[in-house]
Amino acid sequence: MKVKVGVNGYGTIGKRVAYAVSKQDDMELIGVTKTKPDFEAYRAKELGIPVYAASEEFLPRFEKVGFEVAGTLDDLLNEVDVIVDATPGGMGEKNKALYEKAGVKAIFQGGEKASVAEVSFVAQANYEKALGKDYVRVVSCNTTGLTRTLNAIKDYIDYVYAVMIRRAADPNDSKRGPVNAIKPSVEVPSHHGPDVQTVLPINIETMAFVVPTTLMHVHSVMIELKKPLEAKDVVEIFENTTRVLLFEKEKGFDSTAQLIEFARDLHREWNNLYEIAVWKESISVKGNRLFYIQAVHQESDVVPENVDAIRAMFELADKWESIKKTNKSLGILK
Ligand SMILES: NC(=O)C1=CN([C@@H]2O[C@H](COP(=O)(O)OP(=O)(O)OC[C@H]3O[C@@H](n4cnc5c(N)ncnc54)[C@H](OP(=O)(O)O)[C@@H]3O)[C@@H](O)[C@H]2O)C=CC1
Ligand SMILES: O=C(OP(=O)(O)O)[C@H](O)COP(=O)(O)O
Repeated sequence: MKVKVGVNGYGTIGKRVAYAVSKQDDMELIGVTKTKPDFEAYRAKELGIPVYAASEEFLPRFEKVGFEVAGTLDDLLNEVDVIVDATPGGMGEKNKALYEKAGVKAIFQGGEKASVAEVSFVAQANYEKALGKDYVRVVSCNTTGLTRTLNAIKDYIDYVYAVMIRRAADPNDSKRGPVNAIKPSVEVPSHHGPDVQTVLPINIETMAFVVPTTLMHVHSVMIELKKPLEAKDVVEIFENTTRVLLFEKEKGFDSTAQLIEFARDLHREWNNLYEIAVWKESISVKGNRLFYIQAVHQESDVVPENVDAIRAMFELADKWESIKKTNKSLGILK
């Protein structure tokens, strides 16, 4: 059985999830929605992806330029087993009533509140919790990044303090752009700490700042340990953790710029770096405190999570079978 998948919201995350779904042999991409017939809609059509209007109210935009849509979101919902909602943050909650009415399962993204779904999800941390569920939320890109590395060392954690240095906007976003400022989230903790706790029951406090860059987020992670751990042990644990890669400054990885260049050199689609990038030299232990620095490619780290969430919701595979399958299909290095 192939699970029939629709994507509502074909933007930064939606187009990458649609691509990833099309690479799975146990899933079929039925279509995506657009609110307008812009270049992304034409490109989807060129790729053979049926394009649906995000609602009836948007149909005149398509009719005006003679862009033939396959129907509206309601029609797409009639065709699919699951809808991946990748609309702007907060919109998924409003859309949920439509999904419930159509009787389709739904995956929401990190811009939604945890309460929108039955479970908040990061595959390697809590795949089993999503088995058979109807509504799952893939947590935000930063939360996914934190959870991947913290889950690997969770047995050693007493308390985590992490500072998120967030990119101001995605590269394609000409409305928000990089701001000429450093913008703190004055709410402490930032949403990331409580969000990690929706997946992983650990003590964690987070603070966040937006800075003028579009490439990636960077996290400065400080952990009070409850039992001894050496830096070399952490290196070994991360080396054996899926979707986490170690990068060395000594090899020229000075900044997020070289990490993105690495993804370009791999000829990754959209230079996606699905893996969380930890600077190896930053992993240090001082007494009972562990420090490390990691970078998160905000446009892509949640993409494999959406694929695994679908498998869990339809009980198509167990945790490691799904993670391995998704990794292989997307060229994830380990
Ligand atoms: N970008 C990021 O770094 C990350 C984002 N997320 C989360 O993913 C979600 C989507 O974010 P992102 O992809 O960045 O957002 P984008 O703005 O890039 O894409 C959202 C898409 O939703 C579509 N849309 C707008 N209005 C409607 C509507 N009324 N009905 C249906 N679709 C609509 C737009 O389509 P159209 O182009 O047709 O107008 C747009 O392409 C959010 O919850 C966000 O928090 C999670 C991790 C990282
Ligand atoms: O999920 C993200 O960030 P977050 O983990 O800081 O909420 C994405 O980078 C989206 O962030 P945005 O809400 O600034 O577009």
